[in-house]
Order: sequence, then structure tokens, then C-alpha cells
Amino acid sequence: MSTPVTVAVTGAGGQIGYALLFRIASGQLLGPDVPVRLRLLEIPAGLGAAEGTALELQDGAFPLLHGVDVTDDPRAAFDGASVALLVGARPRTAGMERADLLEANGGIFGPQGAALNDVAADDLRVLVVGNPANTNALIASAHAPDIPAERFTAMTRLDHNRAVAQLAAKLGVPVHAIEGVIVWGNHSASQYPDLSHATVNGRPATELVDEDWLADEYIPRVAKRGAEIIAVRGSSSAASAASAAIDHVRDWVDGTGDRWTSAAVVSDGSYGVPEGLISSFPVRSVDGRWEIVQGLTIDAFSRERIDASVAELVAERDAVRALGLL
Ligand SMILES: NC(=O)c1ccc[n+]([C@@H]2O[C@H](COP(=O)([O-])OP(=O)(O)OC[C@H]3O[C@@H](n4cnc5c(N)ncnc54)[C@H](O)[C@@H]3O)[C@@H](O)[C@H]2O)c1
Ligand SMILES: O=C(O)C[C@H](O)C(=O)O
Repeated sequence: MSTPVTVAVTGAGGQIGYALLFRIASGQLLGPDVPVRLRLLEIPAGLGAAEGTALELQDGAFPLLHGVDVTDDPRAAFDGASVALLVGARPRTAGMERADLLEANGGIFGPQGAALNDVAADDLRVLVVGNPANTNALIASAHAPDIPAERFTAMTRLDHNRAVAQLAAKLGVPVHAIEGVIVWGNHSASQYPDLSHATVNGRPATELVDEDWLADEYIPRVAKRGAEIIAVRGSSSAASAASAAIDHVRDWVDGTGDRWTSAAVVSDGSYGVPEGLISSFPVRSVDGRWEIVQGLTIDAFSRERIDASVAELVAERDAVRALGLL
């Protein structure tokens, strides 16, 4: 068996952490032949929950799990890490403005980026899940000048999976019949789930659904699914978010083949998205790197929606810049 890979998970004592860690320990993140060493990072108030989870991980007797460490020190958590799943974030509380949230999270993701820069492994891959995920990833990357920006990603795979599942439910087809769905922009209600390149059993999805359903039901349903889950469940999505994080990293490491998916990656200016922003794109993973799918035609309907979500990302970037966080 190979040398264990160190996987760091922040916010490990929270809901997503609880759903995520057992799947990593069972080999679903990196594959059935790859042993893992888990590092759980929490703030002092969350250490008890993370320590309890560590005890349960031990009780799982997972053959691939070569140890679990719990700490409140980012440098200890990230030391030698090849994968960092940044889940822990400051949630918005009553009376908090968006700028307060960005500032509070800047205080988390700046130091975590700096710690990753100093102590993580050379092959580090980062997935930011904690909201506002795209901008948190941007802040972390800005504090890690020695780590290529392409290694910092934010999670829109849950939005992508929701977009696929909603279309499958509408048409009564299995999810594997669907290809070419794209989520563009921010992981927020401004995101744009785009079916204009999607196919269902090889047929264009746009031939199978009408435009009104697309504009008035499908797009808002997917974009506001996080709020729907909160309203129905009483707390935000956890197991589906953990599942999407597994999908994202597994595809990043193993490759996607010709299939494409969605991930928020650093923009190279493709599709008019300003260079340097971390925005969701159609992506393929090739040789361990995300590549933005090129050459897609963007019609006026899509252009307007992509631009609106990207404008929100620009506003978030400008806000954190004004706060001195970039
Ligand atoms: N990108 C997505 O698709 C997506 C989906 C669902 C949830 N989320 C976001 O993921 C985050 C976590 O969700 P959750 O349900 O697990 O929340 P949670 O409140 O259950 O857990 C968050 C944990 O993070 C910890 N934490 C806070 N600051 C930390 C820090 N500086 N270092 C380490 N740990 C820290 C908290 O103590 C807590 O235990 C939230 O920001 C949520 O909005 C994103
Ligand atoms: O929407 C939220 O606040 C929660 C999360 O980001 C989600 O998409 O489920």
C-alpha cells in the first residue's frame, strides 16, 4: 500500500464535516487503494465536536485510515496536506451585513491561505466549501503567493448536481442520461444553471423543455435550492454538500474524460470573465488539472445571466479589496 495522503478538513466539527469525514475515511475521496491521514481543524468552540467525530472515525475501523489529528492550529492542520477542504466559515447571523460577513471570513481565509502557503505539500489541491465560497477561495489564494492560483477552487458541484437532478426529474430520465449541464458564476442565488449545451440521451435538452419552464421554474429552483433546503430541513444542506465535495476532488484527481462538469476555478479571461476571479465554468479535469471547456457559443439569454453573476463576484472582490483583505 502507498504512503498515506494527508487530507485536511476545516470546520470538521460541523454538519458537513460529519457527513464528509466518513466518506473520506472509506476511500471515496481518493480511491479504494489510497490510505489517508485526516487532520481536523476547528476553532476552540468546535473542538469537542471534532474530537467526538475523531473517536467515531476510530470506531469505524476503516482499513484506509492511518490516523486522525484534531487541532485548532491551521499550521498543524495543513502541514504536509495534499488536499485541503475548507469547510469551516463564519455563518451570517442576525444584523450582519454582507460586508461584515466578507470581513469575518476574510479573517479566516487569509490566515488559512498563508498557513497553506507555508506548510502544505507541493501537490496541494484546495476546495473551498464555506460561504461565500468563491470569494473565500480568492482571499485564501491571495495569501498563498507560492501556490499556483489554479490549485484554489470553490464548490459549485452541488449546484451542478442539483441542475442535473432537476432536469432528470422533469423529464423522467436517469441522471446518467444527461450531459453538458453548466453552472456559471457565483455559488449564490445569482448563479446561472445553463442547459443550452446540455443533452438528454444525446438530444439537445432545449428541444425537450420549453423556454418558460427554463426561465421561470428551472433556473430559480436550482439557484435557490440552498434556501429551499434550509426552509424544509431547518438547516443548510450537509450530506449533499459533502457528496458534491467528494465528486469535485475525485474528478480533479482521477480526471473526467470527455465528460464535463462545473467548478469554480480561477478565470483566465475565458467567456469574458475577468482574469483572476474564481468563477464557476464548464470544466474538464485532464492530467490532474482543471481545464475550462473552450469554444462554446453563448447566446444573449446566457450572456445576460453570466454577466449578472460575474458582476456579483466583482462586487465581492471589490468589497474585500476595500477591506484590505486582498
Ligand atoms: N459551496 C456549497 O455548495 C455549500 C453547500 C452547503 C454549505 N456551504 C457552506 O459550508 C459551510 C459549513 O456548513 P456546515 O453546515 O458544515 O456549518 P456548521 O455551522 O455546521 O459547521 C461549520 C463549522 O466550522 C467551524 N469553524 C468556524 N470557523 C472556523 C475556522 N476559522 N477554522 C475552522 N473551523 C471553523 C465551526 O466551529 C463549525 O463547527 C457554511 O459556510 C455553509 O454556508 C456551502
Ligand atoms: O444556500 C446556502 O446558504 C447553503 C448552501 O450554500 C447551499 O447551497 O445549500
